[in-house]
Parts: sequence; C-alpha cells; structure tokens
Amino acid sequence: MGVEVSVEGLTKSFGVQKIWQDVSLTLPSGEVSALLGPSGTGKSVFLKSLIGLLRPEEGKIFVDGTDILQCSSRELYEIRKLFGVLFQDGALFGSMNLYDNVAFPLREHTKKSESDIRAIVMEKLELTGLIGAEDKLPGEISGGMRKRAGLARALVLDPEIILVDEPDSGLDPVRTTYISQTLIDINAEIDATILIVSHNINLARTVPDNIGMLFRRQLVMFGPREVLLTSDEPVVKQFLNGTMIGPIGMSEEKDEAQMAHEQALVDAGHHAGGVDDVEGIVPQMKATPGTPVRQAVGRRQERVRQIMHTLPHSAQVAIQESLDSTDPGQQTPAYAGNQAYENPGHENPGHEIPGHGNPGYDNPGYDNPGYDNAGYDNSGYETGYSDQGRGPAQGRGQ
Ligand SMILES: Nc1ncnc2c1ncn2[C@@H]1O[C@H](COP(=O)(O)OP(=O)(O)OP(=O)(O)O)[C@@H](O)[C@H]1O
Repeated sequence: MGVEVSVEGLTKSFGVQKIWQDVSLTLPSGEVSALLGPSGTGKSVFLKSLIGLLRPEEGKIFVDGTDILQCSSRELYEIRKLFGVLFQDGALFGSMNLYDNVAFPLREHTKKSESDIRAIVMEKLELTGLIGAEDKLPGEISGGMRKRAGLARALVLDPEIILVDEPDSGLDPVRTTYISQTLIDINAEIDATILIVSHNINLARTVPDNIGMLFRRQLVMFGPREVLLTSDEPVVKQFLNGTMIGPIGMSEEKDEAQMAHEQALVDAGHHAGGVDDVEGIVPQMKATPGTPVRQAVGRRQERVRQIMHTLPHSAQVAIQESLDSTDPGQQTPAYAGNQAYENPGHENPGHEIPGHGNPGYDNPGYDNPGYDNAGYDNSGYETGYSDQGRGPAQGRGQ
C-alpha cells in the first residue's frame, strides 16, 4: 500500500513573496487526493516541496514517517525513490525517444537486464496507450501523448506515491477523462497514494477521494470529497462552479467594491459564467471493470465513518448516501445529524477532520494588493539538484 504523506505548519516564500503559510494536511495512504486552487496559488510549489525540490522555510513534511526537511541528503535520495511524478509538460528528455525516456529511471536506479526493462517499459506504454509510439521523439508527438509518456515514466519504478501536476493541462475533455480513468485504475492496481494538482472542476468533482483548496496563501480546506463538494465556503463554492461571483477575481486579489459591482451586473441579468450551481455530489469515478478492487474505497469508507460525526450536516448526508449506494450490504451507522457538528465556520481549532486543512482560514484582510512577482528570484529548483541521475521523480527535459 502507498505511504502516508503528512505536512505540518508548512510555509513557503520566494524572497518577499509568501506563497502559502501554515499549511497542514495528511494525504491518506493509498487514497487519491486533489489539491485545487486558482492559478498562482502555489499548487505546483506545494507538489515540488513534497519531493524536496523546493524547500519550505517552516514546517515539517513527513513521508512514511521521515521528515524530509530534516533528513540527510542520502535519506532524501532514498525517499525520492518512493515517488513517481508527472510534471505539467511531461518533463521528457527531448533527445530521447519515448522508449528510452520511459526506460531511463530503470537504467539509472536498477540493475535490471535490458529484457526485463523492455517488459516493464512495454507494459507501461500499453497502460498509457502509447504502443506504437516508442520510437518517436517528444517533439514529434502531441501534448497529450507527452503527458501520457510522462505518466508511463512516473510508473516504472512502482512508486508508492504518485504526484501529478495538472494532468488536464493542454488536453481536451475526453483525453482528460481518459487520463483520470488511468489514474483511478493505477490506484486500483498498485494502491499508491496519489496527489493530483489541478484546476479542472470536472476532475475535482469526479476523481479524488479527498480534496484540498489553496487560496490567498492559505489552505482553505482539506478533507473527504463530500465535505468540499457540499461546502458553503464562498471560495470553494465559486471555484467548483467556475463563476465570477465570489472572492476569486481575475487577479489574485478582489475587493468588496468589485464583488458588489459584479453582483449588481448579475442581478441585472448578466451571466456570471460557469456551470449552473451543482447541488449534491456527482458519483465518483470507479476503476475499470476487470481491474483489481480499489482498496482505497473500503479504507476511506471506514475512515469517514469514524469522523462522520465531526463533519458538516450536508457532508454527512452526502457521505451516507454514497455509503448506501456503493456499499448496500454493509451496516453503516446513521449519520449523527448536525448536532455533533460544532464548526460551521471551519474556525474551530478542535475540528477533528484529519488533515482538514487550516481551520483558521479567515483572511479577508490580506495585505498584498498588486500581484507582484518581485520575489521571483529562483528560476531553478532551490536544491540545485542537477539533471544528472534524475529518477522519474526528478526528470526534467526540454
Ligand atoms: N522557483 C521559483 N522561484 C520563485 N518563484 C516561484 C518559483 N516557482 C514558483 N514561483 C512563484 O510561486 C507562485 C506560485 O506558483 P505555482 O506554479 O505553484 O502556482 P500554481 O497554483 O501551480 O499555478 P497554475 O495553476 O497556474 O499552474 C507564482 O507566483 C510563481 O511565480
């Protein structure tokens, strides 16, 4: 089973630019989680921090119990082998064909024979629908194929944790669904812990077991999908419906006057954009028939049963409905009603949802008017980690 990744009090800045602060969450082992947030909120920075490519200045990052911000570089090297990472552009080596790109981590990190390597590479190319394209260079194929090749490469060392940065970027909706299905199937096959970074609403609604959201330098929430998909938190609601009405604006910051102006336009009949408010929860994507049973489903059901009484009423109802529909044969405790839920404002430090983000998210008085990138002082990774000997987690190509 994949390992747990847990962060506590994580804060990251570039120069004077604070990206996010005091982020705490736990990616439950073997489950699929998604981190959402508008552009520029630091989702990719978070992902890179989890494998030690960027170094937050405060906090802890526990991977399978080891704090990677404290461990030796030798330990970090070993821990990185647990990860498979799909970067946004696939991060393929431009001068190698797809076969060699996918074989690269096996040649670098194992002593396998070329015939064993061939068997693994062809299996992963088949899984990602790339059989027949082995001899192509990354520059000769579409963005979607590059992405799938990046995924194939991320999988060859049988990672226990898979990080996926915007699997949908540059892909049409159908291909996005295919890649989502592939991720769910991989989770069923190898039970890896998966974190997907995305701003795709469809993916967010249908793929992950758990969802988190970054906004204005805070982790607004993190918890079981039912909590965010039924949330009345304005920023979560706005994001999941993709409308202009709400705290998220074109630039990162949006003031009261602009919000009032936009609301007045909508009241006068202007379309706020986005989809209609989706009430309730759309069913979660299932593993393709024929793949092994996705173990995460049972574990997650057990986990949410235990924390159910701590969740908002609407989330309890949604969870109960999903338990009833996915697991009719099993006894499930009736949801506790909303009396046990004492935290409508998500402001109670005693809120018990494990990994339920930063409960103190209440940051209307953010203080950084212009979206100012003056602190952008490091175009490379902070570790100075070179391309030499990069594994699948570290590959960086053209
Ligand atoms: N190595 C770096 N050095 C300095 N600043 C950086 C570095 N990497 C990212 N940033 C800054 O951190 C902020 C967050 O970037 P990041 O790419 O994590 O956002 P994101 O939420 O993933 O956005 P998107 O959804 O558009 O990909 C941006 O302002 C970016 O310019």
